[in-house]
Amino acid sequence: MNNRNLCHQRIVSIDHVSFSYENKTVIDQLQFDVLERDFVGVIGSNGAGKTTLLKMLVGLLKPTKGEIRLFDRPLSQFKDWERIGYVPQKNSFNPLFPATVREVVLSGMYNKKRVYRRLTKDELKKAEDAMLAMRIEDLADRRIGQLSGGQQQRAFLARAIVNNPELLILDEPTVGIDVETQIGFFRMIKHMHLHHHMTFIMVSHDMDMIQSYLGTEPKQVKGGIKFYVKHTHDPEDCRETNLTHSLDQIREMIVVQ
Ligand SMILES: Nc1ncnc2c1ncn2[C@@H]1O[C@H](COP(=O)(O)OP(=O)(O)OP(=O)(O)O)[C@@H](O)[C@H]1O
Repeated sequence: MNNRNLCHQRIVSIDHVSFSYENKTVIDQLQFDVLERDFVGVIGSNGAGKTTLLKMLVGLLKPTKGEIRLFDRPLSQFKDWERIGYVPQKNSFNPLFPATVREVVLSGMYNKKRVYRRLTKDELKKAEDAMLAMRIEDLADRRIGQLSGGQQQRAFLARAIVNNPELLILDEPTVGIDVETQIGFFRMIKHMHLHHHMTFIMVSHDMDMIQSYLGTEPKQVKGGIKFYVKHTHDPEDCRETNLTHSLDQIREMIVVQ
């Protein structure tokens, strides 16, 4: 089968999108496409609208104007949320939330349609696999609020990858994490990008990391937001890789202190 065309599928299409909170326009006529296997680094000053943009991409906010398409469907008709993993900004998480790590990871299985359905054996296994990949299997029964910042971050990442998503959307994933853990984290997501063929959209304030992986020239600048992009894959090699087949490799990328 010739998969060549699959390599360059447009998986996010942002078409003249604007967003205003009441009368304050935060995003104005943004036009941007994300191709399969892009790594998009989103950089900008505080208040530039980065989180607002990600919230629109995952359907939490509706554009005031323009259209967003996910996997070639208008967002309003998009249902395949398991194809997308989202890790929101850490400070949006309430540390008193009484869930265990396993429950947090399992919650990634519930989709918007069927919130309280029973999970299958296969789904429970996927959650265990995601925890293994993130090296948090020993923390499975601990309350999420009792974990360190780096451990919480890995739990939320496990939640985001539990469905083996094609697109991972990360909002400042390394805020409040020590430098060594940050380095391990970036090594891991680069590995997922390069070897698991995932597409990433990541908001970060870490200019060094963004520029060292994505280059020093933004592909696009819009308002206060800069988009750095690395479209990395070999056009000859468009195989899909099942994340769960090589979890151990991801696991190896994580250094646990
Ligand atoms: N719910 C809201 N109601 C009104 N204004 C808001 C709301 N959420 C965000 N804003 C404003 O919209 C602007 C963009 O906010 P947003 O959180 O998207 O910025 P950001 O680029 O992610 O910033 P940061 O780097 O600080 O996370 C800011 O000026 C913010 O104050």
